[in-house]
Amino acid sequence: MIQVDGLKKRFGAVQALQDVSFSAGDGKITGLLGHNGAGKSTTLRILSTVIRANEGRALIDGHDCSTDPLAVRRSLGVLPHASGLYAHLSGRENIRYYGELHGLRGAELNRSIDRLVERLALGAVAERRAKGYSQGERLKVGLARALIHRPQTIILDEPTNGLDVNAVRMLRELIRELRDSGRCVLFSSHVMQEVAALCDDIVIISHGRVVVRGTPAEILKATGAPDLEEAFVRAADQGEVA
Ligand SMILES: Nc1ncnc2c1ncn2[C@@H]1O[C@H](COP(=O)(O)OP(=O)(O)OP(=O)(O)O)[C@@H](O)[C@H]1O
Repeated sequence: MIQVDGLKKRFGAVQALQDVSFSAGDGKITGLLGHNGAGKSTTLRILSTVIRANEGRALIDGHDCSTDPLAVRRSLGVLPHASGLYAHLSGRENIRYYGELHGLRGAELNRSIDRLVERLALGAVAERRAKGYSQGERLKVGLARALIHRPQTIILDEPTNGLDVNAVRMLRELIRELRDSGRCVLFSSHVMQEVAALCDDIVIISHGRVVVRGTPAEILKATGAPDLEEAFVRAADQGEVA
């Protein structure tokens, strides 16, 4: 579970987050939606303990991102914006390295790697160096790496960017599987259709503020829009006015 309350973040002259509050529950897929520059990646980087907020509080499964980052990292699997794979290591070695960082060893680690290589249909790709991977291959190995320690909460930063339709389908299936096993999944996107196709809850962020949040039905009601795309446009405009 993710609980975010009053996050503010400034980079020099840029106030990237002005006021971000929302929660994302277990057994749910939550979409963080916003235009380019709205503050999605900044929010996810604070949750991933890569950067610290100037104000406000973020909790992952009850652990505070700023005071207890190690506990947060144990609970959390992250697929960052750029895959961050080590180019000179094979897919399997990349996954193994992260498993070891999480304290997995021996037969348990080997079983976990085999399970993910099979689930993600990585096949021979797992044995190749990451250098030269296609977008889809990078995504799969990145996902395996994020899931190696069976995290309760999973964060994906714009995971479908640049993927073909088969890779998007595979990703959606996996995200639903994670939700159905009781995990909390938060993913960001700037495409409303994508969020609408998958999410139980939606948080719309504009100019560093949460402008609307709720189920798709609640968002339609709150914005008075006929469909979710129009709801997104209206909500984002509202943020611009604010
Ligand atoms: N390290 C940084 N230094 C300066 N400004 C930054 C930094 N990181 C983010 N920003 C600024 O903060 C604002 C929010 O950026 P952020 O990357 O969170 O947006 P986003 O919603 O993820 O956008 P996109 O969809 O384009 O990835 C932008 O104006 C961005 O230029």
